[in-house]
Amino acid sequence: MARLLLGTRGSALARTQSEWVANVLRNTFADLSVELRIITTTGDRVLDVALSAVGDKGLFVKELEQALLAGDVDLCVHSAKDMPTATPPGLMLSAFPVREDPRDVLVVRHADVGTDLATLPTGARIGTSSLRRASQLRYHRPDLHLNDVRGNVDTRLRKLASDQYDALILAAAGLRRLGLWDGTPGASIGAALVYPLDPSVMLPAVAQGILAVETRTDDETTNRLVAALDDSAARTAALAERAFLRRLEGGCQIPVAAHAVLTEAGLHFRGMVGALDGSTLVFAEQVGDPAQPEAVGIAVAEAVLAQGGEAILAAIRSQQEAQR
Ligand SMILES: NCc1[nH]cc(CCC(=O)O)c1CC(=O)O
Repeated sequence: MARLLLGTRGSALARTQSEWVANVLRNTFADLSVELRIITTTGDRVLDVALSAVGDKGLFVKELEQALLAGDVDLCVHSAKDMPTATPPGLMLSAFPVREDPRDVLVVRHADVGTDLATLPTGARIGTSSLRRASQLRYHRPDLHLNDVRGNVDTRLRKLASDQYDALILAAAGLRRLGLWDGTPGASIGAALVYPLDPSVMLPAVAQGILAVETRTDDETTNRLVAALDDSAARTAALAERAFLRRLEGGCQIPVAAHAVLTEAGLHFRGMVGALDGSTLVFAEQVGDPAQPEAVGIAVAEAVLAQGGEAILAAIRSQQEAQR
């Protein structure tokens, strides 16, 4: 009987996602045993600093990849949006399971706070640590007070309940996977209420709602098994959105967002780069060939750069350089 060791972070969300993947494998292969191994990452340890200040996305990933390369585990399950766009030599993203709701949600502290960005009270205090969310919030509502919020989903909701914020912006996928939200607009979590944000108002993070299963490239046995998890629509979106990000980032923390959807007409891709202060958001949109997802992502990235994205990125680079 084959046995797989699955490496995961220890947060409730990471364990829930990993348990879901393990169960799909167990249900697909009757005599397969899948066991979880919890691995603590730097991102889990450094909780007192803004994420954008501690370093790059690798924070939640590096220790998992080391365990994989060392042969301590056979596969790792990540939130694809936390993954750097470069995968280390010897490793591959071997499966992208079916996508959960890609949207962000507004979680308000109580019913009087509002139901969307437009109805939030003047000067409301919003918890978010994401440059992408901050840029789009500032564009729509320059009056809002944005405050950093770190920690896992439970911690963030506790800080909201204790009146440190009037509202949070969170990923719908995290709440759905944790069983905290059923997708109904206005559903409650304790006294708090959850309202989905339309992607036209808050374009999601690259690969938001998608899981990435990572394995060793040469591990044919595991790769054959995890292929059963792959969803072609999720894979197409993940490859397109990650190619978009790869073309733009250049080692900088930037407000960037993207959403790719398969439609009858083709792969509909919308991408954005925003100024840190929300003064400008540059969007581009294309319908491309779903068989060439990375080409679609790159083409939209180039359109964003040409239409003002390049100037935004240059300003961010010189600002971040000055801080070093
Ligand atoms: N940044 C942390 C993170 N990484 C993945 C998710 C949610 C699940 C997902 O997007 O797949 C979250 C929480 C959040 O942004 O609210």
